[in-house]
Amino acid sequence: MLGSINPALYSVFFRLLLLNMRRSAAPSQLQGKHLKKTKFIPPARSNPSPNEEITKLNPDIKLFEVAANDTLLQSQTNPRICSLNLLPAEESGREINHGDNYKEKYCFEAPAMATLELHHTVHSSPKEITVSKGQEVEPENLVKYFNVIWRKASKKKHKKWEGDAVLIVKGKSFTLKDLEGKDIGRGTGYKFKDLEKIEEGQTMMIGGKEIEVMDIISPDDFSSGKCFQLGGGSPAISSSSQAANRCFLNPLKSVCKPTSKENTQSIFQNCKPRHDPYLPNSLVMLRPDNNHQRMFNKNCFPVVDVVIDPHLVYHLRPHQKEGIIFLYECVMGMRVNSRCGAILADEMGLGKTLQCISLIWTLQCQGPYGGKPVIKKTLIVTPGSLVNNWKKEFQKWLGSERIKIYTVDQDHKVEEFIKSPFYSVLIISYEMLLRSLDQIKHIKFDLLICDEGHRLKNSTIKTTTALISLSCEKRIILTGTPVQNDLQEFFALIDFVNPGILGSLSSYRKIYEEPIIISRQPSASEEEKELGERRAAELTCLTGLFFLRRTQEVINKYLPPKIENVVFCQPGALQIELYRKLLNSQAVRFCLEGLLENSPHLICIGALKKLCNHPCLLFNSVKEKGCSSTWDENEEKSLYEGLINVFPADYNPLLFTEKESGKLQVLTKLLAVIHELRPTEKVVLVSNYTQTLNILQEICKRHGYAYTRLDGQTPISQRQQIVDGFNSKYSSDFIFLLSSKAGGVGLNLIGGSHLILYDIDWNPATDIQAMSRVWRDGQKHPVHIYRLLTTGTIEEKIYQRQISKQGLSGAVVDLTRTSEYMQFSVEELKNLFTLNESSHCITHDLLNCDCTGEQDHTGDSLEKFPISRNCQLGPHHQKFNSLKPLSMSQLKQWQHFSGDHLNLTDPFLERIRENVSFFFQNITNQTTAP
Ligand SMILES: Nc1ncnc2c1ncn2[C@@H]1O[C@H](COP(=O)(O)OP(=O)(O)OP(=O)(O)O)[C@@H](O)[C@H]1O
Ligand SMILES: [Mg+2]
Repeated sequence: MLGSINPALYSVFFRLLLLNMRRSAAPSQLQGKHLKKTKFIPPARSNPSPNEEITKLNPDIKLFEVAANDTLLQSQTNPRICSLNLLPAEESGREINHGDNYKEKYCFEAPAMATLELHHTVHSSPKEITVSKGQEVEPENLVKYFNVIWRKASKKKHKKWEGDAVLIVKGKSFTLKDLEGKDIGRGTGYKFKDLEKIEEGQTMMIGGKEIEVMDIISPDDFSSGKCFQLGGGSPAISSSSQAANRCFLNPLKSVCKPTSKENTQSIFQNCKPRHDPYLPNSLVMLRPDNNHQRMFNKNCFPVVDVVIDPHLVYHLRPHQKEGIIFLYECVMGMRVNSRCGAILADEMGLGKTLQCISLIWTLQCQGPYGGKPVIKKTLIVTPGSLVNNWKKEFQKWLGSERIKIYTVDQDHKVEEFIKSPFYSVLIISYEMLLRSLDQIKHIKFDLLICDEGHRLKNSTIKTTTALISLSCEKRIILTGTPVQNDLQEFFALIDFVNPGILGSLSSYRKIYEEPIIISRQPSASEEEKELGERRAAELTCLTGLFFLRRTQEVINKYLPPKIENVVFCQPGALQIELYRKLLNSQAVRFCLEGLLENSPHLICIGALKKLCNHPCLLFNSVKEKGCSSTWDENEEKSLYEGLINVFPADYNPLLFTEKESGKLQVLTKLLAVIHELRPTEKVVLVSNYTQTLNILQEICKRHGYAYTRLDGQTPISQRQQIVDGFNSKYSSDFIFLLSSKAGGVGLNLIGGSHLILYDIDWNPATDIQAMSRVWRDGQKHPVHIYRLLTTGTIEEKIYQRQISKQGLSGAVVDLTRTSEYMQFSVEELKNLFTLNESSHCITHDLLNCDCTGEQDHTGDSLEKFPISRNCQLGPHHQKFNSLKPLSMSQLKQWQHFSGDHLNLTDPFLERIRENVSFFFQNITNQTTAP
């Protein structure tokens, strides 16, 4: 198997292995289960013989020591190369299918090793370093970096190494940094000649510490920060040592002796792969390399091919095959040594569920060592509304006989799962998990999957600490929401799946976050920019081994056309009058003077948003507050003052009319035209507010539309039933009323082919999540999406914020962020609290487009407007965000026209134009749509 590896590489591997072993000499590194297993081998020169002298520095030299870090350093082994993963040579010349594009994407070839110029000379005796007399010419630009291990100077017989460090030698000075990037020693005035000669293996006293030089760090590895990553994050490296070869076996042909006679029989029986790896379409997992076998095949079981069930492979899309290979390698610890975590961050609708189901089914029945299954029990934690969706997906892909699933709800307690030997998969909501944590902790789960796992971005919240407390090592986070936008949150997710891989939070901040953020400041120097870019690239490279994100484009070809519309609705007369009154209130005036204590601006914003949805909602608030004892709350009092007089004297909110709200008028017309032109198609109607959903529900009743509804009040046990009912072709429901906050994530609502977003959220991610519910695998009809905005009002401004640079920067793309966390300058508030009555569309005005909206028009070419993106990991991840919020420049590329445009070809838009001042439209996968 190793015969195909280049001999030069072979020797580098060997050295690397030795080096990694020697690194383990620092006892501080031996934290964590996996590392405890590593055999302790003292460093080559760590204990000099009594007659060997350690090089000492001249005491006359003035040294200054930075506070020595006495605490143990992070446990880490050396990743050093983060893109190395060698495939074993194929057996018997027969091609095994590792998935489309597999080699191209996942196999990193030898050149990855090129940067690893190891200086491996080991000296037999320490060298004497003499002191500079101050006459030397110091070549300023000569800087050298070394990996060292260090300990405090001591006369004790049995001294312990404290940990790894990085020694930086520049001319006549040195700095010693611990692996958190902190200075632990510094000195100057040395003899240049001596510092220049520091070599691997050398032991010396420096800055009050004894160090042993392990190897030289290339400037590249230093600037990228690689040299600080001793997080056990080393890629799974094929080793050529004898020890490693000991257990390597030809798959299907055992040469090792199994432990007992009985065992022999059963192991040999299992020695055949469960499915034929040589069939043309079979999907075969990577065989473990020698290093893996050495670590995980202690009993020397024969190696057996792990082959995905052909029944599943038949259905898998190419990206899903690759995803399964990726997940398999991650959880098997084949990608990063001793780390079994993964983040699958595919965009929404790419079938993350199916990929996980395939993985679970495979690992539960098969394994590479003697065919022994890798896992017995799996825990899936998911938002409440998706618990039954998971169960349903298991049934969809595997039927109900192959695998037994247990879902926890009010009536089905965890105890039953514990008692029954039948179930292998437990599905539970995050809320239930917290309630049942004590029982769950006592179950041995081999695989943990956290669906919609972006919620674990904060390591201090209860859910995260609860999950961290589970001992399961194989952890997968699934998320469709971008997670690289905030470097600290990114750390929390990475650290959850692969604990400690990026070191401690403080070292991560020093080594990655700070340089990256500094490099993005406009004032950053060239040097800072370069360092930040290198560190970002390194972080991407390191985490890229177990982080996978594919964009929606990979499934576009399986999906019908999508017609997206942004519809600017003219506000009604009552709305305009009330709007003006609100803007003239004392509360708004105070906000504009910057008096923002107690956040009165949030109350003002809330009132304006309600008004945009329907004046009756505002009426209810005014009345409610009027009767409540807290009415003396100044802000609200001053906001609503005199407002009641604007409503007709006999105003009854229960008898609200459609005319009173521009959006409601457009909505009712839209529903009517869909019902008329597409009688068999259905509509998903989304709002962020329960009260608004009540109004929309009333509209359904008034017009005789059959509807169903899912909001925060819907019991979890009923949610899937409601979804299934709507998706069924036999259902008579025309409308699905959905609260985006309650049920936006993860739901499949492919029964609907029209989706109307009745109101807008500050957070583009909420809206994107909602819009992704219908345009997904299984959708048969062209999908129409309508986003309704009230022209000239706060809704347009929120939309602009979503698509402007400001909305795109910072950590906005995050489902858990709400307006309470948002900062507004007085200048922004001024803009928010303005009603623009004269324009058809202020969003269009902002685009600087030269059209008048009288003809359909698309703006300048995209190249002129580079799309900016907020991913803090920079350009390396840019390509990963196709479902990112739209940007201004992209919007300009959409077809756009004013409501009085003469030749509207879209029959749906044609019918609502009377109440619409402006449209933007974009068609994806265009065939004959609309
Ligand atoms: N290969 C496939 N063939 C047909 N349908 C598929 C395939 N893969 C997935 N699907 C279907 O696509 C839909 C979306 O899949 P899934 O819910 O797993 O998406 P997701 O990636 O989890 O998205 P989200 O981030 O929104 O939760 C489901 O109805 C699923 O059954
Ligand atoms: Mg999902």
